[in-house]
Amino acid sequence: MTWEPPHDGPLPQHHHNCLGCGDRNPHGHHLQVRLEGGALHARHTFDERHAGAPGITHGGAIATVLDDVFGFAGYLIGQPAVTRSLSIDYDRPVPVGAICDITARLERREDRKLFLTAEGVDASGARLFTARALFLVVDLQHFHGPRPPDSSARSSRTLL
Ligand SMILES: CCCCCCCC/C=C\CCCCCCCC(=O)SCCNC(=O)CCNC(=O)[C@H](O)C(C)(C)COP(=O)(O)OP(=O)(O)OC[C@H]1O[C@@H](n2cnc3c(N)ncnc32)[C@H](O)[C@@H]1OP(=O)(O)O
Repeated sequence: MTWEPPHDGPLPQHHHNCLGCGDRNPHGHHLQVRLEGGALHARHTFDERHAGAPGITHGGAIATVLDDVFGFAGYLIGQPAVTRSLSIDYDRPVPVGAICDITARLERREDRKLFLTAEGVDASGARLFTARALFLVVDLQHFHGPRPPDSSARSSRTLL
């Protein structure tokens, strides 16, 4: 079966409980990621739960969101891929409550290796952070490791 790259528009969440994009994770970011012209886009507003210093978004929360947006690269190639390496430059503080537009791109693929870049800007277009990631394509068996006894965290309607 050949993989048809998706058209521009919203992409499916990874799974319902995903910390980045799952719609049923009460602690999640509920990201909605779109494909636009070959790039992955997410508009996100961090809130008080994501603060580090007062009023400023925690760098770890930003890393979570970036990791998850990068994780949508799987939809570009029709194969799941996981983070091997993630590197972030934090250019400016990200205020809690401010709109943040994130764009990620698959720069190149070498066999299993996906080299990705991303940028986050504020509503005025000022750069907030940039990131690079190496994702590695895995087969579905990768996700069939040990599971908690409560399998309700898994969905019967998504890939994983
Ligand atoms: C049918 C349609 C399908 C569409 C589906 C799309 C959606 C699917 C839904 C959902 C899935 C995605 C969900 C994303 C969620 C957000 C992202 C996350 O949170 S992911 C979780 C965090 N990450 C992990 O848990 C990984 C933990 N690590 C591992 O499991 C392994 O380390 C793994 C699999 C990543 C790699 O292990 P190895 O043993 O296979 O590979 P090695 O040997 O380490 O490296 C392979 C190659 O990469 C190079 N490499 C490694 N590190 C490098 C680096 N830092 N820089 C450059 N190259 C590096 C190596 O030198 C090697 O290269 P050489 O093949 O020899 O050419």
